[in-house]
Order: sequence, then structure tokens, then C-alpha cells
Amino acid sequence: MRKPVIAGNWKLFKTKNEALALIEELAPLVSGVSNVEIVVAPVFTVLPTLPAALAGTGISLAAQDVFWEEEGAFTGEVSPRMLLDAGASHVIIGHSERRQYFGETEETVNKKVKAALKGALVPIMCIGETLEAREAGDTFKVLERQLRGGLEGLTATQFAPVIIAYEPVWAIGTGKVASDDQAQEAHAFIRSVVTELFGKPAAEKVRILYGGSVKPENAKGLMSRPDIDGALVGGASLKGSSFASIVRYGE
Ligand SMILES: O=C(CO)COP(=O)(O)O
Repeated sequence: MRKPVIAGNWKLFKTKNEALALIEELAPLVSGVSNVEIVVAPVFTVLPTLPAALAGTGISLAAQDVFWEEEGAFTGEVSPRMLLDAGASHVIIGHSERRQYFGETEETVNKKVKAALKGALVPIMCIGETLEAREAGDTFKVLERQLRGGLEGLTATQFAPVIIAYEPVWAIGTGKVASDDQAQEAHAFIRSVVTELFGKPAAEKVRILYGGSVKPENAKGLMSRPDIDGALVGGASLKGSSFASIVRYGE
């Protein structure tokens, strides 16, 4: 059995005090949840503020990006070691917003995934097709390219901690969630590519999260599909009540 992961990507929202207020609201609402892994991903500057507030809540901390070098003359970047130092255990890599606005490519995603693993961080590697690619019938082609590129050079053992997030770009922030069938179809395909790359045991173990307009109303339907092992939530993670409802989708 794969333990589901519900992760909140706060994107470019929440200052320190706003983040602390959100955790104060969220923590009691998810206390006692042990069948789901809960992760929140604030901006870099907020990371070191949260470990004290998260202690004993069972909620893990993720960064939204990472650089692949450990240290050096790389102005503006943050390394895996520094994320660990700030209290993060996970890191989102290759989000479509980074691919779209900040020149992230399969090659940079691959370097970041490898650096995160080497630095003992759990990578949450994001992939997903644009509307254009879906309409052209290229969804699987894009997903396969992003998977093979992002995971290139890893052994099955190295791959083991990786979490994959399928986020169709057309569903992000649009309110247009993928149907349960569309998401399941993509997730099953992703698992089949992981089987080819790393073998069946790795594919059976890997958690594949769905992201794109996940809300309390649609979480349960998505999560009931066999290959959907969690959610990467944007907008609905910014409020304690809605994020907690998604975490408690099964109740
Ligand atoms: O990009 C996302 C999470 O990483 C999804 O964002 P929304 O839930 O706001 O659509």
C-alpha cells in the first residue's frame, strides 16, 4: 500500500506571520491524521520560521525549488544543504511555472533531482502537458520526455524516495480540474514509464500526486482512482479549512 501524500504549494504567497497564522489554523484541523503524509511548501524566506510551529504536528516542510551546486559563486541560488539547514525535508522541482517563466528544462530538472537526492531531500518532481500538447494528442509523448529527462541517470535505488506530481498545465489555477478518468489515465501511463525505467517494484512503490485545481469537492473522486496517490494543491492550500478537508478526503 502506498501512503498518500497531500502537499500544499503556497507559491508566491504568505509572509512569515501569515504562514504562522495558517499553520496555527491548520495544525489542529489535521491533528490525529496518520494515514496521509502532509507537506507544506512556503517561499524560501519563510522556511526557517516554520519548524518550531510544525514540531509535533506531523506536517513536513518543502521548498519550492533548489539549485544543484552545494555552494559557490551562484548569486541568488539556494542549495540542498541550505534547505536542510532551514528545516526542509522535501523540495518541489520542475513545477510548470518554473518551466514556463524561469527557463527550467529537463536537463536542469535532472540536475536538481540528483542534487536533492544526494542532499537527502525528497524531490517532488512535477511534470504535465500544456493544453496545446493535449489537443495535439501529445500528452503521453510530453510526459514520457519529461520523465525520462528528469530521471536520467538514476538507479532504481536512487529513484526510490522520489515523488512524482502530474500537473496538467491547463488545470493549474484555472478551476478546470482534470476528470478522474483523465487523471487516472495519465497516472497509469506515468507508472508504466517508471516500470520501464526502474522495474516493477519501484513503480509499485512510487507515489504519483495529481495537481491542478484540487479542491475539497473533487479530492475524494480523484483519490479513489488506483494510480492517484495524493495531491499537490495550490490555491486551496492557502486556507487551513480547505487544505484540511483535502487532507481528510477519506473521512
Ligand atoms: O500548481 C499547482 C500546485 O503545484 C496547482 O495549483 P492550483 O491548485 O491553484 O490549481
